[in-house]
Amino acid sequence: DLPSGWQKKQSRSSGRDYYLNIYTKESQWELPTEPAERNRAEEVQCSHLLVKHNESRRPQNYKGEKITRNKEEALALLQGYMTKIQMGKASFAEMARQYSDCSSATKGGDLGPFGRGAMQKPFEEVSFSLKVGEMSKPVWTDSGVHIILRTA
Ligand SMILES: N=C(N)NCCC[C@H](NC(=O)[C@@H]1CCC/C1=C/[C@H](COP(=O)(O)O)NC=O)C(N)=O
Repeated sequence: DLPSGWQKKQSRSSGRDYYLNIYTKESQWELPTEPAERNRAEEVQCSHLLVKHNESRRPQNYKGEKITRNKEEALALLQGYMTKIQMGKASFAEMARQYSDCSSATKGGDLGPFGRGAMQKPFEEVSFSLKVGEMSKPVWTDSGVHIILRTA
């Protein structure tokens, strides 16, 4: 069966089967394979940069400011941050500190070590599938949209 988070879909236009990851919303034609280093570790440590939107479960940031942006605007912002990090213009921690809507921003996004069951499922699944040092694609939870960096 498929690695966690992946679902088989049928293309409306061509009728061909394709695969959709319900956590990152990415889609692909080829059968998704389990990440080689699929992590069976009991605990991982991750940092994250969270951009909330007006449908977030708590639409305010840790400074108490109300979040009014919509999902589309939140994703566009997050993609901009990802690009800056990927181009080495700023570190993940600096960007999380400056832009994350989660209180972990004060710690450069660090959430500390956590095991399964601590975080919302989409966040947990992607966190446990990352290699140490790897950054995720955008991940959607009830909190908003995140990028995750596995640090241990
Ligand atoms: N164990 C640690 N370090 N803290 C407890 C985390 C509780 C956990 N939190 C989450 O799953 C969201 C998504 C991933 C990170 C996270 C952080 C949220 C995001 O902000 P919010 O939507 O809450 O306003 N802020 C704090 O909890 C949960 N089961 O709700």
